[in-house]
Amino acid sequence: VSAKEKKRWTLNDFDIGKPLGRGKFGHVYLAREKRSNHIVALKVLFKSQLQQSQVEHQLRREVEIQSHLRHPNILRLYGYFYDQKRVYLILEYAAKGELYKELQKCKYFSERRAATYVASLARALIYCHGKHVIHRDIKPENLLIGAQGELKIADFGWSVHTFNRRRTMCGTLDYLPPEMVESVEHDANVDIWSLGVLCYEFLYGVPPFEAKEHSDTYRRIVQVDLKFPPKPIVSSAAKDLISQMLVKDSSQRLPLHKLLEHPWIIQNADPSG
Ligand SMILES: Nc1ncnc(NCCc2cnc(NC(=O)Nc3cccc(C(F)(F)F)c3)s2)c1Br
Repeated sequence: VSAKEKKRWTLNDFDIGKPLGRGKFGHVYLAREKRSNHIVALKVLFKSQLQQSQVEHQLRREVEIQSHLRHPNILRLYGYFYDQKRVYLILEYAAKGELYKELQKCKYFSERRAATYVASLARALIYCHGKHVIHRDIKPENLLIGAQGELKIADFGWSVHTFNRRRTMCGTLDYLPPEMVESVEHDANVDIWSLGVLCYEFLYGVPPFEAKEHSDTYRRIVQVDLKFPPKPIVSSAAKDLISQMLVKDSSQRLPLHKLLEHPWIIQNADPSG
């Protein structure tokens, strides 16, 4: 569906198909736009829930930010519409589904698959940061897989245009860098930290600072209590990259363009992404 901003979409423009997934705020369905036969994903959100959680402004910001982003590793948000009780997001359909399910199934990824995903995420984040957009919520649940196996960052519900925005903590702490956990100023380097957490989880199947209690995860993050388990066996190049990203001082984290030149990425990432 071409994003003709003026076009007023309604539910009647779509044939609704199977449910694709269930998010916190609503369900996602496969759908086909009747005139073009274009396949999309339709996320249905209940206005009552959005009002209850006071996130309408975040949703508006997501739609605004996403309308300017065009990148092969960023899931398109073509537009939205609403009726009496619901808001509908018209999204690009990711044919191979949710990455977190794939990670649960495989337990952990090979170094080649992990490096290919990390490189494509780094390219997408370089693009976002170039437009002063920080995602701030990079985690497996927000990653989808396209028809050719390529990774797509989705759900910019937490992204911001400007820097140092406060945010209410919700969902898992695992991916938050120290500066966000300590709610101090933060900048685009927060996404580098989260990408480092993600790289660790791709290779070991669990995030690096996971703990039973919230308070323990909090302490492990702010102390950067980074340990590499003996199993599965992971190359020292991969550990070196992760150690350069999970650095407390955000200005000392490996810049994303340097990440793309790191030996582990050069040796393992599939150039096509
Ligand atoms: N196979 C698939 N192919 C395509 N999509 C799929 N699932 C949907 C992925 C999403 C993309 N973008 C999203 N955005 C939001 O959910 N935004 C959102 C929602 C509630 C509140 C808020 C806010 F108000 F808090 F910001 C923001 S969900 C699947 Br499964």
